[in-house]
Amino acid sequence: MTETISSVDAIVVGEKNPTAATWAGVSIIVKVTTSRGAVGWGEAVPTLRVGPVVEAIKEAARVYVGRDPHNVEANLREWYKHDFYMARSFESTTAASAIDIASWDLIGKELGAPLYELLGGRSRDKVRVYANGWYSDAVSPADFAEKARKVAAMGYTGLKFDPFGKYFDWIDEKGLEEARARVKAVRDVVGDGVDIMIEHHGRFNPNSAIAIADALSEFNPLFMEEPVHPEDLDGLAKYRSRAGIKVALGERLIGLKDALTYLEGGLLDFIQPDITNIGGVTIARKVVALAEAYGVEVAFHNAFGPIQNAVTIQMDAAIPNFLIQESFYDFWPQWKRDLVNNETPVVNGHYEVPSKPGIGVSINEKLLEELRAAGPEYFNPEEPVWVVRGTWK
Ligand SMILES: O=C(O)C(=O)C[C@H](O)[C@H](O)CO
Ligand SMILES: [Mg+2]
Repeated sequence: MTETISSVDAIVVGEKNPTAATWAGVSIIVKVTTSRGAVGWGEAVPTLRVGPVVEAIKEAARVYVGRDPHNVEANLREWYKHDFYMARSFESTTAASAIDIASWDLIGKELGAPLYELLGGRSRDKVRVYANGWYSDAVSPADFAEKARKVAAMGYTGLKFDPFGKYFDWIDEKGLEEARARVKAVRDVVGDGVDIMIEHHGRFNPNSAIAIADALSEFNPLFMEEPVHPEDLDGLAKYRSRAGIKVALGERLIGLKDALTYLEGGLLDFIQPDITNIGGVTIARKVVALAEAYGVEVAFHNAFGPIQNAVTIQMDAAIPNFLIQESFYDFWPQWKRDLVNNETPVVNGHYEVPSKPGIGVSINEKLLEELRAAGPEYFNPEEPVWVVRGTWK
């Protein structure tokens, strides 16, 4: 009797105090159960869309339930066929991504193999990470420097941060000087042996992004992330022709064709797909191969919860064109680490690659139930949810 998916549950978990997290105060965990009673775990994107994503997971489940979880390619194609209104719906694609991740978890567990073994084996035993989420409430250069010093002392050899305060669309001389002072303060305190990455959150017009590149290039960032608005491909091409500094982007890509657009256009130096919205492991591995063909390194986006983090580490272990891995791990609220029994700690700036079957971690289901949260993510009209808390000043 063929094993089939019998249920897909979207479980929203989060803070009782929604402002406690520096970012992403809730997680959307997806539990896939099969006709054999086996369970696989996935995760979907929570930012700004908890309600619609939960509903999208229910819609996607209507395709997946009854199908064999092993057939990840056929199942994703079947979802694409039914999704109709293009697979460019973010909600629908993150829903399918989460179920896909859980399917790969199931396959790994059934075979007794960690995912990296299904993806080509170990290319590395440890995964170098960079810290994000470490600079909550930092405003002055001294604030950034003090926090950066502590993060470097923890062993991190890469720090990403957004030094742009409340600026959006354009930045003036005052804003450039404020950003420059913050970046200088971090560079001075961490020295040249630690990589710094500048997060723009895709919020500037090309002229401002170019002015920022001119102001910050002396500090030798490893990359400038999302320098211009994500729809502005022409503006990105203009930035690429004028800024002469490496670009990383990809967290908002949905589907393989999105990635191809940026790769064949030479619009980035490093690609940052997010497994929870690019199309799960099934599509992420194709994006990695495409990037490899273009000589582009991969630095997966990884900004939400512990299931996303775990499956990302499994892919990092296997891929040939790995650059560096984003991690909020030490700056999460404790419950996110506890959900996976703290099985993926950052040790001296690296993740050790877990070798447990599937996504490599076990889930604390009792805590999952205790953390069930209802309703939308915390919304602060004075500060966009996508910034690290307390920095929109
Ligand atoms: O992690 C990233 O690169 C993101 O852009 C996601 C978040 O918006 C951010 O960094 C946290 O503020
Ligand atoms: Mg980003």
